[in-house]
Amino acid sequence: MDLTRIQNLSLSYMSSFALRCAVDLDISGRIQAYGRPMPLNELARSIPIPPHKDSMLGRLMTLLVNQGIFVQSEAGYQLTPASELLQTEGSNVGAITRVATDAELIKLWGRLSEFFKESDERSLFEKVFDGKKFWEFMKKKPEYGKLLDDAMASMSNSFMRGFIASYPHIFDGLNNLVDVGGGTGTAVKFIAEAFPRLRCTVFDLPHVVAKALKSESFDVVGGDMFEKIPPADAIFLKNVLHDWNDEDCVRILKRCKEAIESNNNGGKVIVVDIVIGFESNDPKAIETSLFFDISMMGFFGSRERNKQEWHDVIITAGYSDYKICPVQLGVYSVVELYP
Ligand SMILES: C[S@@+](CC[C@H](N)C(=O)[O-])C[C@H]1O[C@@H](n2cnc3c(N)ncnc32)[C@H](O)[C@@H]1O
Ligand SMILES: C/C=C/c1ccc(O)c(OC)c1
Repeated sequence: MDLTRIQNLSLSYMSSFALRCAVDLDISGRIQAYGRPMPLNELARSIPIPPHKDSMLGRLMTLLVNQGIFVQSEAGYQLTPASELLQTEGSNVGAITRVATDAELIKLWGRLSEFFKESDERSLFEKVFDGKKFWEFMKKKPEYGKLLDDAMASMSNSFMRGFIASYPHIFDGLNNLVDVGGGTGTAVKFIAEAFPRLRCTVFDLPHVVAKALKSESFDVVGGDMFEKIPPADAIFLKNVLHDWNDEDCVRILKRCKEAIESNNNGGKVIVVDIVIGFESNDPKAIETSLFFDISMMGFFGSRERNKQEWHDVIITAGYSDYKICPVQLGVYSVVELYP
């Protein structure tokens, strides 16, 4: 029924905040630690919550079961693959939920209609946060910076295993790689460990790399990708270009081209980002891409790009050719750019 559809969409944030509550109460950790189906009263005592709220917790669990986060049998609650991911060692995917439902950051979305009517060029983020751009805000407020870095690191953690398994030959013939906008080094750590002959560097803003993982297996360089990128055979750009409008993307891609050309070893740029229309056949993938597209619009005034939009920025930046690789990983495509 149409009314049900409107009611459902109007209340969809209940899904987000129920998940947020499960993350904060570490419900999947408690079920995992219990080691067998966990009854409600055991779950309630392990948190612990006052007994008069047990039935309320039961109702929260009913919603999460309906959403496929847990399963419920006569004997109690168990994990599903989604809540197992929340529990995978080191993956910390709850960080994604935390940043996405953050009380301060969600202020943006209540002001979207106001934003549409304004004639200036500011992003929704700048409008809501006193003219501060997203990356300035993250620099000035380290607690938010950490929230974001953790969320990005957790996505890399879940993504990189599949990437390396799907593309074991992607770095063949290359001697060194720079992960531009590589955050705290999660992706580069996977690459360096899987390809020990490849000399890897994580490159990001100085205050971000200051928090990078310390490792023997890769180098750390702070700087500004709009100024100069360290020379390399391969440049890796994961979840970076969607943060920037077309003009800025072209600038970044030109700096990348200079960085590989100065090395003169037939290098390439490897972009990992959404290509709208190329998502894997996960039934939620297209909707997830569209959620990210609106997120990028609000945070940065940028976008997720379709095939034609990628073509345009790549060719405008002066690349001679590119290819969208055959395997999609969730919403992400791998695109190779050749100078
Ligand atoms: C969305 S995060 C992606 C992080 C990482 N590539 C990943 O996939 O997890 C974008 C990164 O770009 C970095 N960044 C923003 N402006 C930058 C600049 N001017 N130069 C270098 N890095 C920058 C941010 O600090 C952030 O770590
Ligand atoms: C709440 C999500 C924030 C976010 C910010 C910048 C990004 O590039 C991004 O990529 C997945 C996510």
